Amino acid sequence: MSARQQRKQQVSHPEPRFPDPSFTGKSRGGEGVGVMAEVILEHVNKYYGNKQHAVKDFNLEIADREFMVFVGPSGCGKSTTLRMIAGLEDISDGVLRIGDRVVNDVPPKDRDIAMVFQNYALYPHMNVYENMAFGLKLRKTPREEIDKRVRDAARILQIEHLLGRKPKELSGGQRQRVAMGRAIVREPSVFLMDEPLSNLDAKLRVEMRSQISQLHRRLGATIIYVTHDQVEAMTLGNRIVVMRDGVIMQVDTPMNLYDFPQNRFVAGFIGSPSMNFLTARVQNGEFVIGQSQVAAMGRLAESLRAYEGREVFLGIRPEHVGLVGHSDLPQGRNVLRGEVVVVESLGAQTDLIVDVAGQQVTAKVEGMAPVQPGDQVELLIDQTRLHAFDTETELAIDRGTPSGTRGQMDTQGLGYEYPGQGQPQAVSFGQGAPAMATAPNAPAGVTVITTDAPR
Ligand SMILES: Nc1ncnc2c1ncn2[C@@H]1O[C@H](COP(=O)(O)OP(=O)(O)OP(=O)(O)O)[C@@H](O)[C@H]1O
Repeated sequence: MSARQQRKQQVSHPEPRFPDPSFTGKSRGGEGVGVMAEVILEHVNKYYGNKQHAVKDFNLEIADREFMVFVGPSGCGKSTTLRMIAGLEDISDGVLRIGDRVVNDVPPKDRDIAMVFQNYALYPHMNVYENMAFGLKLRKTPREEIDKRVRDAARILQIEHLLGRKPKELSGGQRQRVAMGRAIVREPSVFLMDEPLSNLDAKLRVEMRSQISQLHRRLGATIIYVTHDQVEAMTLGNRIVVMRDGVIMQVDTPMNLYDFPQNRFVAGFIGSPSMNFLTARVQNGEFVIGQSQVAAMGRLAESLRAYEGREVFLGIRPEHVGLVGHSDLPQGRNVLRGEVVVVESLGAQTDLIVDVAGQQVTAKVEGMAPVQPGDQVELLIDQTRLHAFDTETELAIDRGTPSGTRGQMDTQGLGYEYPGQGQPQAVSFGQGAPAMATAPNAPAGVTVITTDAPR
Protein backbone atom coordinates (compact mmCIF):
# COMPACT_ATOMS: atom_id res chain seq x y z
CA MET A 1 0.00 0.00 0.00
CA SER A 2 1.39 3.43 -0.94
CA ALA A 3 1.95 6.13 1.67
CA ARG A 4 -0.87 8.09 0.07
CA GLN A 5 -3.31 5.18 0.27
CA GLN A 6 -2.27 4.62 3.86
CA ARG A 7 -2.94 8.24 4.63
CA LYS A 8 -6.37 8.04 3.04
CA GLN A 9 -7.20 4.88 4.94
CA GLN A 10 -5.96 6.33 8.15
CA VAL A 11 -8.33 9.26 7.95
CA SER A 12 -11.14 7.08 6.71
CA HIS A 13 -11.86 5.95 10.21
CA PRO A 14 -13.89 8.79 11.51
CA GLU A 15 -14.82 7.64 15.01
CA PRO A 16 -11.59 8.20 16.89
CA ARG A 17 -10.72 11.21 14.75
CA PHE A 18 -14.06 12.88 15.05
CA PRO A 19 -15.41 12.59 18.50
CA ASP A 20 -18.79 14.18 18.72
CA PRO A 21 -18.33 17.93 18.54
CA SER A 22 -20.05 19.41 21.52
CA PHE A 23 -23.64 19.77 20.49
CA THR A 24 -24.94 23.21 21.18
CA GLY A 25 -28.59 22.26 21.09
CA LYS A 26 -29.38 25.43 19.22
CA SER A 27 -31.87 24.75 16.50
CA ARG A 28 -31.90 26.75 13.27
CA GLY A 29 -34.88 25.46 11.46
CA GLY A 30 -33.49 22.36 9.78
CA GLU A 31 -33.94 18.92 11.27
CA GLY A 32 -31.27 18.53 13.88
CA VAL A 33 -28.20 20.55 13.07
CA GLY A 34 -26.15 22.95 15.13
CA VAL A 35 -25.42 26.64 14.92
CA MET A 36 -25.05 29.00 11.94
CA ALA A 37 -21.94 28.13 10.08
CA GLU A 38 -20.23 29.95 7.32
CA VAL A 39 -16.77 28.79 6.39
CA ILE A 40 -14.25 31.35 5.22
CA LEU A 41 -10.79 30.70 3.86
CA GLU A 42 -8.52 33.70 3.48
CA HIS A 43 -5.26 33.38 1.60
CA VAL A 44 -4.93 29.78 2.69
CA ASN A 45 -1.81 27.92 1.54
CA LYS A 46 -0.62 24.39 2.11
CA TYR A 47 2.95 23.24 1.68
CA TYR A 48 3.96 19.63 2.11
CA GLY A 49 7.66 19.90 2.91
CA ASN A 50 9.60 22.56 1.02
CA LYS A 51 8.62 21.67 -2.50
CA GLN A 52 4.98 20.62 -2.67
CA HIS A 53 2.76 23.72 -2.76
CA ALA A 54 -0.54 21.79 -2.74
CA VAL A 55 -2.98 24.68 -2.14
CA LYS A 56 -2.16 28.18 -3.37
CA ASP A 57 -3.66 31.36 -1.96
CA PHE A 58 -7.13 29.87 -1.61
CA ASN A 59 -9.85 32.49 -0.95
CA LEU A 60 -13.43 31.40 -0.50
CA GLU A 61 -16.54 32.28 1.47
CA ILE A 62 -18.97 29.43 1.94
CA ALA A 63 -22.30 30.71 3.18
CA ASP A 64 -24.30 29.20 6.01
CA ARG A 65 -26.38 26.30 4.60
CA GLU A 66 -24.64 26.42 1.27
CA PHE A 67 -23.84 23.22 -0.59
CA MET A 68 -20.36 23.88 -1.93
CA VAL A 69 -18.62 21.35 -4.14
CA PHE A 70 -14.86 21.17 -4.77
CA VAL A 71 -14.13 19.56 -8.11
CA GLY A 72 -11.04 19.10 -10.21
CA PRO A 73 -8.64 16.49 -11.55
CA SER A 74 -6.70 14.12 -9.32
CA GLY A 75 -4.05 15.86 -7.24
CA CYS A 76 -5.48 19.39 -7.62
CA GLY A 77 -5.74 19.88 -3.85
CA LYS A 78 -9.44 19.22 -3.14
CA SER A 79 -8.89 16.76 -0.30
CA THR A 80 -6.07 18.79 1.18
CA THR A 81 -8.35 21.84 1.36
CA LEU A 82 -11.14 19.81 2.93
CA ARG A 83 -8.72 18.24 5.40
CA MET A 84 -7.48 21.69 6.43
CA ILE A 85 -11.09 22.72 7.09
CA ALA A 86 -11.53 19.54 9.12
CA GLY A 87 -8.35 20.16 11.08
CA LEU A 88 -6.70 16.96 9.88
CA GLU A 89 -4.05 18.95 8.09
CA ASP A 90 -2.23 22.06 9.37
CA ILE A 91 -2.71 25.28 7.47
CA SER A 92 0.73 26.49 6.34
CA ASP A 93 -0.42 30.06 5.84
CA GLY A 94 -3.68 32.00 5.90
CA VAL A 95 -6.82 32.13 8.02
CA LEU A 96 -9.72 29.69 8.36
CA ARG A 97 -12.95 30.80 10.01
CA ILE A 98 -15.95 28.66 10.86
CA GLY A 99 -18.87 30.73 12.09
CA ASP A 100 -17.37 33.70 13.88
CA ARG A 101 -14.26 31.88 15.10
CA VAL A 102 -10.78 31.63 13.66
CA VAL A 103 -10.18 27.88 13.94
CA ASN A 104 -6.64 27.47 12.59
CA ASP A 105 -5.51 26.09 15.93
CA VAL A 106 -8.79 24.57 17.12
CA PRO A 107 -8.66 20.75 17.27
CA PRO A 108 -11.02 18.86 14.93
CA LYS A 109 -13.34 17.77 17.70
CA ASP A 110 -14.04 21.37 18.66
CA ARG A 111 -14.78 22.64 15.15
CA ASP A 112 -18.45 21.63 15.07
CA ILE A 113 -18.01 19.59 11.92
CA ALA A 114 -18.53 15.99 10.86
CA MET A 115 -16.82 14.25 8.00
CA VAL A 116 -18.02 11.47 5.72
CA PHE A 117 -15.43 9.58 3.69
CA GLN A 118 -15.63 7.25 0.73
CA ASN A 119 -14.54 4.41 3.00
CA TYR A 120 -17.37 4.45 5.48
CA ALA A 121 -15.64 2.15 8.00
CA LEU A 122 -18.58 0.84 9.99
CA TYR A 123 -17.87 -1.36 13.00
CA PRO A 124 -18.68 -4.89 11.76
CA HIS A 125 -19.67 -6.30 15.15
CA MET A 126 -22.18 -3.53 15.86
CA ASN A 127 -25.61 -3.23 14.34
CA VAL A 128 -26.73 -0.07 12.55
CA TYR A 129 -28.21 1.48 15.68
CA GLU A 130 -25.04 0.86 17.67
CA ASN A 131 -22.85 2.15 14.87
CA MET A 132 -24.80 5.38 14.79
CA ALA A 133 -24.98 5.71 18.56
CA PHE A 134 -21.35 4.89 19.27
CA GLY A 135 -19.85 8.37 19.01
CA LEU A 136 -22.58 9.84 21.20
CA LYS A 137 -22.08 7.12 23.80
CA LEU A 138 -18.40 7.95 23.98
CA ARG A 139 -19.39 11.54 24.67
CA LYS A 140 -21.63 10.31 27.47
CA THR A 141 -24.71 11.77 25.85
CA PRO A 142 -27.82 10.73 27.86
CA ARG A 143 -29.42 7.55 26.56
CA GLU A 144 -32.80 9.13 25.69
CA GLU A 145 -31.04 11.86 23.73
CA ILE A 146 -29.01 9.25 21.82
CA ASP A 147 -32.14 7.28 21.06
CA LYS A 148 -33.95 10.35 19.78
CA ARG A 149 -31.09 11.45 17.56
CA VAL A 150 -30.46 7.98 16.10
CA ARG A 151 -34.14 7.45 15.32
CA ASP A 152 -34.51 10.94 13.86
CA ALA A 153 -31.48 10.41 11.61
CA ALA A 154 -32.70 6.95 10.61
CA ARG A 155 -36.06 8.43 9.64
CA ILE A 156 -34.45 11.16 7.56
CA LEU A 157 -32.24 8.60 5.80
CA GLN A 158 -35.03 6.02 5.50
CA ILE A 159 -33.07 3.30 7.25
CA GLU A 160 -35.35 2.80 10.25
CA HIS A 161 -36.04 -0.78 9.18
CA LEU A 162 -32.31 -1.55 9.13
CA LEU A 163 -31.42 -0.45 12.66
CA GLY A 164 -31.03 -4.04 13.91
CA ARG A 165 -28.85 -5.25 11.04
CA LYS A 166 -25.09 -5.73 10.97
CA PRO A 167 -23.08 -3.94 8.25
CA LYS A 168 -22.47 -7.20 6.36
CA GLU A 169 -26.24 -7.52 5.91
CA LEU A 170 -26.44 -4.15 4.13
CA SER A 171 -25.97 -3.07 0.53
CA GLY A 172 -23.29 -0.52 -0.35
CA GLY A 173 -25.83 2.29 -0.54
CA GLN A 174 -27.34 1.34 2.80
CA ARG A 175 -23.91 1.29 4.42
CA GLN A 176 -23.17 4.70 3.02
CA ARG A 177 -26.45 5.95 4.48
CA VAL A 178 -25.47 4.57 7.89
CA ALA A 179 -22.17 6.43 7.56
CA MET A 180 -24.15 9.59 6.83
CA GLY A 181 -26.35 8.80 9.83
CA ARG A 182 -23.32 8.63 12.05
CA ALA A 183 -22.41 12.13 10.96
CA ILE A 184 -25.97 13.45 11.27
CA VAL A 185 -26.47 12.32 14.88
CA ARG A 186 -23.63 14.59 15.90
CA GLU A 187 -25.68 17.53 14.71
CA PRO A 188 -22.73 19.47 13.37
CA SER A 189 -22.99 22.84 11.69
CA VAL A 190 -20.82 21.75 8.78
CA PHE A 191 -20.64 18.45 6.96
CA LEU A 192 -17.46 17.67 5.08
CA MET A 193 -17.78 14.91 2.50
CA ASP A 194 -14.78 13.48 0.67
CA GLU A 195 -15.93 11.50 -2.36
CA PRO A 196 -18.56 9.73 -0.26
CA LEU A 197 -20.10 7.94 -3.25
CA SER A 198 -17.03 6.79 -5.11
CA ASN A 199 -17.24 3.22 -3.78
CA LEU A 200 -20.76 2.75 -5.10
CA ASP A 201 -21.80 1.45 -8.49
CA ALA A 202 -23.18 3.88 -11.08
CA LYS A 203 -26.87 3.26 -10.34
CA LEU A 204 -26.46 3.62 -6.59
CA ARG A 205 -24.45 6.78 -7.02
CA VAL A 206 -27.35 8.38 -8.84
CA GLU A 207 -29.75 7.25 -6.13
CA MET A 208 -27.52 8.46 -3.28
CA ARG A 209 -26.90 11.71 -5.10
CA SER A 210 -30.54 12.64 -4.94
CA GLN A 211 -30.68 11.48 -1.31
CA ILE A 212 -27.81 13.76 -0.38
CA SER A 213 -29.53 16.61 -2.12
CA GLN A 214 -32.74 16.01 -0.18
CA LEU A 215 -30.75 15.60 3.01
CA HIS A 216 -29.18 18.98 2.49
CA ARG A 217 -32.59 20.61 2.15
CA ARG A 218 -33.99 18.84 5.21
CA LEU A 219 -31.03 19.44 7.49
CA GLY A 220 -30.39 22.99 6.42
CA ALA A 221 -26.68 22.41 7.06
CA THR A 222 -23.58 23.72 5.34
CA ILE A 223 -22.05 20.98 3.22
CA ILE A 224 -18.63 20.97 1.61
CA TYR A 225 -18.36 18.10 -0.82
CA VAL A 226 -15.29 16.87 -2.70
CA THR A 227 -15.60 14.96 -5.94
CA HIS A 228 -13.77 14.53 -9.21
CA ASP A 229 -17.06 13.76 -10.95
CA GLN A 230 -18.42 16.81 -12.76
CA VAL A 231 -21.94 15.38 -12.99
CA GLU A 232 -22.02 15.00 -9.21
CA ALA A 233 -20.71 18.54 -8.87
CA MET A 234 -23.24 20.01 -11.28
CA THR A 235 -26.25 18.24 -9.77
CA LEU A 236 -25.41 18.74 -6.08
CA GLY A 237 -23.74 22.09 -5.69
CA ASN A 238 -25.30 25.47 -5.02
CA ARG A 239 -21.88 26.61 -6.12
CA ILE A 240 -18.84 24.78 -7.37
CA VAL A 241 -15.15 25.48 -6.90
CA VAL A 242 -13.17 24.23 -9.90
CA MET A 243 -9.53 23.66 -8.95
CA ARG A 244 -6.36 22.91 -10.84
CA ASP A 245 -2.85 22.52 -9.42
CA GLY A 246 -3.88 23.95 -6.04
CA VAL A 247 -5.45 27.06 -7.60
CA ILE A 248 -9.11 28.06 -7.82
CA MET A 249 -9.94 28.37 -11.50
CA GLN A 250 -13.52 29.54 -10.96
CA VAL A 251 -16.18 29.60 -8.26
CA ASP A 252 -19.72 29.83 -9.52
CA THR A 253 -23.16 28.31 -9.82
CA PRO A 254 -23.39 25.21 -12.01
CA MET A 255 -25.20 27.09 -14.77
CA ASN A 256 -22.73 29.96 -14.79
CA LEU A 257 -19.84 27.52 -15.01
CA TYR A 258 -21.52 25.98 -18.01
CA ASP A 259 -22.56 29.20 -19.72
CA PHE A 260 -19.76 31.51 -18.66
CA PRO A 261 -16.55 29.57 -18.08
CA GLN A 262 -13.87 32.09 -17.24
CA ASN A 263 -11.02 30.15 -18.78
CA ARG A 264 -10.35 27.29 -21.13
CA PHE A 265 -9.71 24.81 -18.33
CA VAL A 266 -13.15 25.28 -16.77
CA ALA A 267 -14.76 25.32 -20.21
CA GLY A 268 -13.22 21.94 -21.00
CA PHE A 269 -13.81 20.44 -17.57
CA ILE A 270 -17.53 21.20 -17.29
CA GLY A 271 -19.80 19.57 -19.87
CA SER A 272 -19.89 16.19 -21.54
CA PRO A 273 -18.72 15.53 -24.20
CA SER A 274 -16.17 18.28 -23.59
CA MET A 275 -16.28 21.61 -25.35
CA ASN A 276 -14.59 21.71 -28.77
CA PHE A 277 -11.65 24.08 -29.01
CA LEU A 278 -10.70 25.22 -32.49
CA THR A 279 -7.80 27.47 -33.37
CA ALA A 280 -9.41 30.23 -35.40
CA ARG A 281 -8.26 33.52 -36.90
CA VAL A 282 -10.40 36.57 -36.21
CA GLN A 283 -11.24 38.39 -39.43
CA ASN A 284 -13.91 41.08 -39.77
CA GLY A 285 -15.47 39.95 -36.51
CA GLU A 286 -15.70 36.37 -37.68
CA PHE A 287 -13.88 33.23 -36.61
CA VAL A 288 -12.21 31.75 -39.67
CA ILE A 289 -11.30 28.06 -39.70
CA GLY A 290 -10.08 26.84 -43.10
CA GLN A 291 -12.79 27.72 -45.60
CA SER A 292 -15.43 28.17 -42.89
CA GLN A 293 -16.52 31.31 -41.07
CA VAL A 294 -18.60 31.77 -37.93
CA ALA A 295 -19.62 35.26 -36.84
CA ALA A 296 -19.48 36.29 -33.21
CA MET A 297 -22.52 38.01 -31.73
CA GLY A 298 -23.36 40.51 -29.01
CA ARG A 299 -20.82 41.18 -26.32
CA LEU A 300 -18.44 38.53 -27.58
CA ALA A 301 -18.31 40.35 -30.91
CA GLU A 302 -17.38 43.56 -29.06
CA SER A 303 -14.68 41.90 -26.97
CA LEU A 304 -13.32 40.22 -30.05
CA ARG A 305 -12.50 43.52 -31.75
CA ALA A 306 -9.23 43.64 -29.85
CA TYR A 307 -8.29 40.32 -31.44
CA GLU A 308 -8.81 41.34 -35.08
CA GLY A 309 -6.22 39.55 -37.21
CA ARG A 310 -5.08 37.34 -34.31
CA GLU A 311 -5.58 33.71 -33.45
CA VAL A 312 -7.91 32.66 -30.66
CA PHE A 313 -9.36 29.42 -29.37
CA LEU A 314 -12.98 29.19 -30.42
CA GLY A 315 -15.01 27.13 -27.93
CA ILE A 316 -18.17 25.35 -29.07
CA ARG A 317 -20.05 22.80 -27.01
CA PRO A 318 -21.00 19.63 -28.94
CA GLU A 319 -24.66 20.22 -28.06
CA HIS A 320 -24.50 23.59 -29.81
CA VAL A 321 -23.48 22.06 -33.11
CA GLY A 322 -26.09 20.71 -35.52
CA LEU A 323 -26.12 19.05 -38.89
CA VAL A 324 -27.43 21.04 -41.86
CA GLY A 325 -30.79 19.59 -42.84
CA HIS A 326 -31.03 17.77 -39.52
CA SER A 327 -31.26 20.53 -36.94
CA ASP A 328 -33.57 23.25 -35.67
CA LEU A 329 -30.74 25.76 -35.67
CA PRO A 330 -31.30 28.64 -38.09
CA GLN A 331 -29.66 27.94 -41.42
CA GLY A 332 -27.20 30.58 -42.48
CA ARG A 333 -23.67 31.22 -43.43
CA ASN A 334 -22.34 30.14 -40.02
CA VAL A 335 -21.40 26.63 -40.95
CA LEU A 336 -18.30 24.54 -40.54
CA ARG A 337 -17.53 22.29 -43.49
CA GLY A 338 -15.79 18.99 -42.93
CA GLU A 339 -15.61 15.25 -43.30
CA VAL A 340 -17.27 12.80 -40.93
CA VAL A 341 -14.67 10.70 -39.13
CA VAL A 342 -16.69 8.83 -36.49
CA VAL A 343 -20.42 8.18 -36.04
CA GLU A 344 -21.60 6.92 -32.65
CA SER A 345 -25.32 6.26 -32.56
CA LEU A 346 -26.78 6.13 -29.07
CA GLY A 347 -30.42 5.95 -30.14
CA ALA A 348 -31.75 9.21 -28.78
CA GLN A 349 -28.63 11.02 -29.93
CA THR A 350 -25.71 10.58 -32.28
CA ASP A 351 -22.21 11.81 -31.55
CA LEU A 352 -20.30 12.76 -34.67
CA ILE A 353 -16.66 13.58 -34.97
CA VAL A 354 -16.03 15.75 -37.99
CA ASP A 355 -12.68 16.84 -39.38
CA VAL A 356 -12.84 20.57 -40.11
CA ALA A 357 -9.70 21.77 -41.87
CA GLY A 358 -7.55 19.37 -39.86
CA GLN A 359 -9.26 20.08 -36.53
CA GLN A 360 -11.75 17.68 -34.96
CA VAL A 361 -15.20 18.84 -33.94
CA THR A 362 -17.59 16.72 -31.89
CA ALA A 363 -21.28 17.28 -32.59
CA LYS A 364 -24.11 15.91 -30.46
CA VAL A 365 -26.96 15.48 -32.89
CA GLU A 366 -30.50 14.53 -31.92
CA GLY A 367 -31.78 11.13 -32.99
CA MET A 368 -30.13 9.08 -35.71
CA ALA A 369 -27.92 11.13 -38.03
CA PRO A 370 -28.15 10.09 -41.69
CA VAL A 371 -24.39 10.19 -42.27
CA GLN A 372 -21.42 7.86 -42.28
CA PRO A 373 -17.64 8.19 -42.08
CA GLY A 374 -16.22 9.78 -45.22
CA ASP A 375 -19.32 11.95 -45.88
CA GLN A 376 -18.80 15.66 -46.46
CA VAL A 377 -21.10 17.58 -44.13
CA GLU A 378 -21.95 21.10 -43.05
CA LEU A 379 -22.22 21.75 -39.34
CA LEU A 380 -24.49 24.49 -38.07
CA ILE A 381 -23.20 26.46 -35.14
CA ASP A 382 -25.35 28.15 -32.51
CA GLN A 383 -23.80 31.60 -32.71
CA THR A 384 -25.36 32.69 -29.45
CA ARG A 385 -23.45 30.04 -27.49
CA LEU A 386 -19.91 30.61 -28.69
CA HIS A 387 -16.91 30.99 -26.39
CA ALA A 388 -13.49 32.36 -27.20
CA PHE A 389 -10.23 32.16 -25.27
CA ASP A 390 -6.93 33.99 -25.47
CA THR A 391 -4.33 31.55 -26.80
CA GLU A 392 -1.68 32.73 -24.34
CA THR A 393 -3.52 33.29 -21.07
CA GLU A 394 -6.33 30.83 -21.90
CA LEU A 395 -8.73 33.27 -20.23
CA ALA A 396 -12.17 33.78 -21.72
CA ILE A 397 -12.25 36.77 -24.03
CA ASP A 398 -15.67 37.79 -22.78
CA ARG A 399 -16.04 37.02 -19.10
CA GLY A 400 -19.25 38.86 -18.28
CA THR A 401 -22.26 37.02 -16.90
CA PRO A 402 -25.92 38.03 -17.21
CA SER A 403 -26.01 39.23 -13.64
CA GLY A 404 -23.14 41.52 -14.52
CA THR A 405 -20.24 39.93 -12.87
CA ARG A 406 -18.80 37.21 -10.82
CA GLY A 407 -15.28 36.99 -9.79
CA GLN A 408 -12.71 34.39 -10.37
CA MET A 409 -9.02 34.07 -10.52
CA ASP A 410 -6.73 33.91 -13.44
CA THR A 411 -4.50 30.94 -14.06
CA GLN A 412 -1.97 32.21 -11.53
CA GLY A 413 -4.62 32.78 -8.91
CA LEU A 414 -3.68 36.46 -8.75
CA GLY A 415 -6.74 38.10 -10.19
CA TYR A 416 -7.87 39.00 -13.66
CA GLU A 417 -5.98 39.96 -16.68
CA TYR A 418 -7.72 41.84 -19.44
CA PRO A 419 -6.16 41.09 -22.78
CA GLY A 420 -6.52 43.57 -25.55
CA GLN A 421 -6.64 46.59 -23.25
CA GLY A 422 -3.10 47.75 -23.87
CA GLN A 423 -0.99 46.30 -21.11
CA PRO A 424 -2.77 43.35 -19.47
CA GLN A 425 -4.32 44.54 -16.23
CA ALA A 426 -3.80 42.36 -13.23
CA VAL A 427 -6.52 43.07 -10.72
CA SER A 428 -6.15 41.79 -7.22
CA PHE A 429 -9.22 41.51 -5.08
CA GLY A 430 -10.04 40.71 -1.51
CA GLN A 431 -12.88 38.76 0.01
CA GLY A 432 -16.14 40.40 -0.88
CA ALA A 433 -14.43 43.52 -2.12
CA PRO A 434 -15.52 44.82 -5.48
CA ALA A 435 -12.63 44.75 -7.87
CA MET A 436 -13.09 48.43 -8.55
CA ALA A 437 -12.14 49.10 -4.97
CA THR A 438 -8.79 47.46 -5.50
CA ALA A 439 -8.41 48.33 -9.15
CA PRO A 440 -9.39 51.94 -9.54
CA ASN A 441 -7.48 52.12 -12.80
CA ALA A 442 -9.24 49.21 -14.44
CA PRO A 443 -9.74 50.17 -18.05
CA ALA A 444 -13.12 51.41 -19.19
CA GLY A 445 -15.37 48.67 -20.41
CA VAL A 446 -13.79 46.04 -18.19
CA THR A 447 -16.29 43.97 -16.28
CA VAL A 448 -16.21 44.63 -12.58
CA ILE A 449 -15.38 41.48 -10.75
CA THR A 450 -16.51 40.71 -7.23
CA THR A 451 -16.15 37.74 -4.97
CA ASP A 452 -19.38 38.31 -3.16
CA ALA A 453 -21.80 35.89 -1.54
CA PRO A 454 -23.70 33.28 -3.49
CA ARG A 455 -26.92 34.15 -5.22
N1 LIG B 1 0.95 14.01 2.91
C1 LIG B 1 1.38 14.48 1.75
N2 LIG B 1 2.69 14.70 1.52
C2 LIG B 1 3.16 15.22 0.36
N3 LIG B 1 2.36 15.55 -0.68
C3 LIG B 1 1.04 15.34 -0.53
C4 LIG B 1 0.49 14.80 0.68
N4 LIG B 1 -0.85 14.73 0.53
C5 LIG B 1 -1.13 15.19 -0.71
N5 LIG B 1 -0.01 15.56 -1.33
C6 LIG B 1 0.11 16.15 -2.68
O1 LIG B 1 -0.65 17.36 -2.69
C7 LIG B 1 -1.36 17.49 -3.91
C8 LIG B 1 -2.85 17.59 -3.64
O2 LIG B 1 -3.33 16.35 -3.12
P1 LIG B 1 -4.86 16.12 -2.74
O3 LIG B 1 -4.99 14.78 -2.10
O4 LIG B 1 -5.36 17.26 -1.98
O5 LIG B 1 -5.52 16.10 -4.20
P2 LIG B 1 -6.99 15.73 -4.64
O6 LIG B 1 -7.43 16.81 -5.54
O7 LIG B 1 -7.84 15.46 -3.46
O8 LIG B 1 -6.73 14.39 -5.46
P3 LIG B 1 -7.59 13.03 -5.56
O9 LIG B 1 -8.82 13.38 -6.35
O10 LIG B 1 -6.65 12.14 -6.32
O11 LIG B 1 -7.87 12.57 -4.17
C9 LIG B 1 -0.97 16.27 -4.76
O12 LIG B 1 0.05 16.65 -5.62
C10 LIG B 1 -0.51 15.27 -3.74
O13 LIG B 1 0.44 14.39 -4.30
